[in-house]
Amino acid sequence: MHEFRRIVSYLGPYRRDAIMGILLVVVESAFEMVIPILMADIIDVGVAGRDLDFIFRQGVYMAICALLSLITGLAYARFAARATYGLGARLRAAEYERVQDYSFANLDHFETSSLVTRMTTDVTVIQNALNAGFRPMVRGPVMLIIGFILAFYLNAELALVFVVVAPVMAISMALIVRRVGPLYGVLQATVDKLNDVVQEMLTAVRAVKAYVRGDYECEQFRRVNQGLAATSEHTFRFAVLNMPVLYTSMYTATTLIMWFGGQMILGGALEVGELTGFLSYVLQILNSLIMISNVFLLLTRSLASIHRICEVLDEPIDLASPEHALEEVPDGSIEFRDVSFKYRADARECALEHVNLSIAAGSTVGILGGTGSGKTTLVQLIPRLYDVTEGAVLVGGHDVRAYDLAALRDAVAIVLQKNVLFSGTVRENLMWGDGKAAEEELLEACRQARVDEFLDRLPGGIDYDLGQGGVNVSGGQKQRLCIARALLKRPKVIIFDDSTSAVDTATDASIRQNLSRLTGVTKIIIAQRVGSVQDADQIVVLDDGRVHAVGTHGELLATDSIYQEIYASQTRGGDTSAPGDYLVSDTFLSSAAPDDKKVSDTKLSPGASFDREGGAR
Ligand SMILES: Nc1ncnc2c1ncn2[C@@H]1O[C@H](COP(=O)(O)OP(=O)(O)OP(=O)(O)O)[C@@H](O)[C@H]1O
Repeated sequence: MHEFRRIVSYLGPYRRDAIMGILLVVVESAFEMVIPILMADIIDVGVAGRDLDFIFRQGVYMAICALLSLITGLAYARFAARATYGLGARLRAAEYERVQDYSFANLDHFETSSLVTRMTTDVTVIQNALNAGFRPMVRGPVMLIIGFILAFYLNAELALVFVVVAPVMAISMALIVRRVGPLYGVLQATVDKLNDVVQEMLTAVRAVKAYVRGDYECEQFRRVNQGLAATSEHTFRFAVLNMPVLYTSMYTATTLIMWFGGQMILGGALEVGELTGFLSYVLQILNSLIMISNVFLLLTRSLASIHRICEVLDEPIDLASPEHALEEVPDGSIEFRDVSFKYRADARECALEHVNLSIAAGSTVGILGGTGSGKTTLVQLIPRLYDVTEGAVLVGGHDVRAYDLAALRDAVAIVLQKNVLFSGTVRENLMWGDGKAAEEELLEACRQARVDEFLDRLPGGIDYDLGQGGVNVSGGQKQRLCIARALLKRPKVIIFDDSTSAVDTATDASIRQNLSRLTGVTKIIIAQRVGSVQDADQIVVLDDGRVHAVGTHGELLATDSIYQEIYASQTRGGDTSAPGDYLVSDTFLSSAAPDDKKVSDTKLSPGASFDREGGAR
């Protein structure tokens, strides 16, 4: 109930429409309920007394009541539609805005497909429930109360029939709702599963085709689809029981009233018109009970959706700007002070342990390490995508938690491992970096990230439509566009998380050469290829969440076993791109070159690779 009230609180400006809708249904029902009384009078007074004037007058009153009931009914429909669709729109917007405030840790709590379902299907379920249930929700109780009052007013003795029938009916209905309620929860979860499968398949449809997994996916779908059909059948088998219960009660009540009413007419205690009017109320009261039971079933179904939406809205945001936050990052210096980090408080292992690092403003730092060694985790702490579990990360001499989040993230640009472009043109995507960038600035960023190499080949150039998620460009082109976008932010720190992995080695080197000209910007490069980082001022080797070694290319080649193994594996065996790396890097690298030669002569295991468990192997 608390969650229901919470959802209703999102009506906002549509509250007025909802109230108007309720009032109009009350008025509509009241007009409708007066008609049987007028009818009873026509029969008992007008027809019995052959009073044509009276019949005509009552007829006009009946027509007015019917007309007013129709008009209020129509007006209600307009207000109710505005209120329910308005509420739906506001709920979607509230969820969407809330998700914008989520930290990466918050996002880890939800599947992307689940968030999509919660913003679409779940809102639609609530919207449909309210749309279909709004009128009966108000009309049912109103008609029930007025019906009872007028039935007692017409004939209190006959109305006693209700006193017997109504409780039997109410108890039966309560039992059905109690049984069906939890089943609706299960049904909603099954719908969710089906949505998840469909969404995942559609998102990854290219991979499904590439791996010829169509049959497997169809089987998956068939399984959840049949599960949904079975759950629906099970749920509705109980839900439809309300109809026999209601109709049995209705006909029992009608039969009893006809029987007792007939006896009373024969005994002269009741008029024919009174009985006709009374029977109308019987039908209206029983109809209102049908309405109320249906509304209960509808609302029970939407409770699961309400709960899921509240989960999104009430997810506590664990990252926020502090009060009196610093608005300016003075420079691009970075320091990790005894940093440990866990993705979840209850996780057994730390993703980073006791990391101490000092990076001077304007310097270039390479980060190497095996899969899962913590490279991405480390750099994500700099723009405060996650908060440290222990220790502190300092940027520009201040703890990142002291900055305004937007100011910090404007100063620290990160090109994520999973590059994402958005629907729209190249220009629109680039302007994410700087919404006010002039044409020349956009083109300069394109030159630095070597987007210029393919930009002219795109139809329309900078105004080429990239399609959803950048499907119209290659992986390497996408990476270069993401780099250009980050450069446009003119950050003080720029982080490349393996962001040139799909770029050929010559272009990679050319991009690095361009970046090396950016003065005053701290550059952090996570890479798999030694060639991508060997010109860095310092290289950090990570192993299993710990800093294994820090030094220049030359120092590490001389002293660090893991670095030697990676280097050897890439120059001798596995990585065919290595010769290109060294050719290009020799042209603009300084101190590393002599060491390169020295070490490439040393005997290191060919094809050595690097993994999380054992470092180099
Ligand atoms: N969102 C997450 N939730 C929980 N654990 C995570 C999450 N992201 C990463 N991890 C775990 O943290 C550890 C470090 O991961 P991280 O992505 O930092 O490694 P990495 O060195 O960047 O690997 P790669 O080279 O494959 O990108 C891994 O064990 C990984 O499984």
